[in-house]
Amino acid sequence: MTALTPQIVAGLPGAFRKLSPRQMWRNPVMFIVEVGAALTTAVALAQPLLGGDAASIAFTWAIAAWLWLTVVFANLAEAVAEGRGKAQAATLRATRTSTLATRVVSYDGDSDAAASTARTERVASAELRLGDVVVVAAGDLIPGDGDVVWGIASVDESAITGESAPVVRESGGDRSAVTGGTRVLSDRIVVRITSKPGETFVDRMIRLVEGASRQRTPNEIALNILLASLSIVFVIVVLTLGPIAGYSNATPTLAVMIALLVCLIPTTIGALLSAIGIAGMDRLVQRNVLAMSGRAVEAAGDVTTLLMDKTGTITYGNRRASEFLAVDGGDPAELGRVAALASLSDPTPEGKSIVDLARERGIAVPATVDAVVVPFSAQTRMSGVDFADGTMIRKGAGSAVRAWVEQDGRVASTLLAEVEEQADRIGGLGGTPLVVARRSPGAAAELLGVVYLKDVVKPGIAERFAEMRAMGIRTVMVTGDNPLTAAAIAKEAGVDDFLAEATPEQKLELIKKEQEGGRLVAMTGDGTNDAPALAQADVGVAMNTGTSAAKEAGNMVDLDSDPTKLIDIVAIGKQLLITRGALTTFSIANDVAKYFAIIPAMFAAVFPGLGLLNIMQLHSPASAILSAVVFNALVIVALIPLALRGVKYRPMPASRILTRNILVYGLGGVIAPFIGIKLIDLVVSLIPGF
Ligand SMILES: Nc1ncnc2c1ncn2[C@@H]1O[C@H](COP(=O)(O)OP(=O)(O)OP(=O)(O)O)[C@@H](O)[C@H]1O
Ligand SMILES: [K+]
Ligand SMILES: [Mg+2]
Repeated sequence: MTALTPQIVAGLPGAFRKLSPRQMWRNPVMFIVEVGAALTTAVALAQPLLGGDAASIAFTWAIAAWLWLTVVFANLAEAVAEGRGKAQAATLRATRTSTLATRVVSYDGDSDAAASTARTERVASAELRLGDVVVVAAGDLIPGDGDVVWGIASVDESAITGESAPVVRESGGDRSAVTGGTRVLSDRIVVRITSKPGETFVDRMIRLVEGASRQRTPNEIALNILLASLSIVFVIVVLTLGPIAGYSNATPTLAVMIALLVCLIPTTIGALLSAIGIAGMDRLVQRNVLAMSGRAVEAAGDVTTLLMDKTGTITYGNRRASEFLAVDGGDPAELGRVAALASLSDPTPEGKSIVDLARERGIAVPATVDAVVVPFSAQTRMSGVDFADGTMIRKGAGSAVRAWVEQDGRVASTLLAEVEEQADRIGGLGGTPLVVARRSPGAAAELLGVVYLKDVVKPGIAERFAEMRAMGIRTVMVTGDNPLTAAAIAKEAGVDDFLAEATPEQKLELIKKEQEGGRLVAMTGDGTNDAPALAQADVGVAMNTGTSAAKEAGNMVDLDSDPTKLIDIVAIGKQLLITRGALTTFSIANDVAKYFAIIPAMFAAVFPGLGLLNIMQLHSPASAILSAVVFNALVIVALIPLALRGVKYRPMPASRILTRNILVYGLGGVIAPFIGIKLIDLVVSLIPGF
């Protein structure tokens, strides 16, 4: 509570500003309270003119004051929740400072030479348009969001991620996206701008943490409608109480009827609902996750299946060539030379690492190759070059290259078996085998051997998957890699299931299949070919290191690019749903209890039979009513910390959480008013006139 005090003080002006009926209207329950407060104030003002006695005027003013406070407290909860993002927004704004960009006027090719001779001009970063190409050198701020189209650089992204260690951004692979406002530390890159001015990642982040772009989720809207309907029922109940009591010449005053109504409608949850949602988003931001929609946060709480990429998600993702394994008694150096030739124009990390390994081994590799490049694609799972003389080289997944050489029909089956054996051995170790083959005109297709690509499973990942299992979430690894490699990594990482040799279409199909029957699916990924799946998933978490396409397609971005963050995301989603459920239970239980607490006190004089129910022995009807209104208002303040912090979540089955919360918040909600109102009544009874 003490830590909250400055935030509450800071939120007060906002709480009063929110009193404007134009804003209150969005929250039907609190709007009813505000109308009630206004009516009671009018009555209090009119009473002296109508000859009311001093005691009843004081009573009406007291009710009016506490009704206004009830509304202010509700607004305060929202203002405090919103205020938490403001400081972060200010930090982010600082990164948006305008900088000069070096825009390329004419740029042809993607070579080093082209990049250094390109004609450029200096423009303000705000003038950059979608598709512009800029050169960013060491020490420069990156002027806008984009994809690296040439070069490699280390980048300081601490302005956005808060992480001080520089990260590597390079063209070609899945680590090509750069964010405006971050700084290049070394080298030089050419970047194609992918965002419109005013719609950059940082702009979106600012709107998000400020809560400006927050839209109410379907669940929230549904709950609001339910609460509004309940309130209308109580309006009718209270209106009918008047005539009933009227028979006995004890018609309650308007102030009493309004007080009763406010006590009975679900003001607690009505006041805190929006703050709970904002606080949930905020908790994600604190964990360096940006949720682009509140709906995604809620969905995270109900996720039953998690699909993950292998490379870059479960493993570190820089698959590097570590060995050239020639077959048929061939020379590993020749295999290395051919593999490197096929990789000279392959911008993927895998391709670059093959050239690096060949050079490391002292194999002569030319600087460029004069051939038609066949780029890698996730569909073909191969890449290579076609020379003018008809010679073709391919490297790629075993099944793909095998199909390619078999078009020729003259490959010895013993050789196929030998390659397969090597590939299986590598796969068994969790590595990725790349098979290298050549076809020359007039000669039989040759299988040269296998390149061993090594990748490392991120440490601690198995423990986190075990945690997910405890939460009831099934983990499935999807990879373009072969089944043996997939099985080895799946075992090491401890996932529940895996899909190997998956094309982007199959990833999408798998998600759709999992979603049948209303199951919610989360997916984490980083690559451009993950984009359709990220878009289809209910929760699509893109890694910040990934491509712009992936970040656009998902509905969350993890700034730390840590796929196991999904555990936190799910926990925060669950916590949001549990908190909302718990406070709704508490609110309604509370209102029911108030009914029994104050109705007998109010009508005991009129219907002596009700005296039996007057177990609380409240001081007087006036004191009972005022105490109930005061309690109703104070309960909101008392629960603000819980709404912001969230109900504690421990991984356990949903049914147990439900029973536990109904017990704690339902029973607690029933008991609290009896104690609270009694205590307040003791204080109120000391005031003369009550
Ligand atoms: N540069 C490349 N050239 C040729 N073949 C490649 C290249 N990179 C990968 N491959 C082959 O294509 C297969 C699929 O690779 P890809 O990177 O598309 O997998 P993915 O679908 O992204 O799966 P993952 O979940 O492992 O990231 C790899 O297993 C490998 O055999
Ligand atoms: K209430
Ligand atoms: Mg991939």
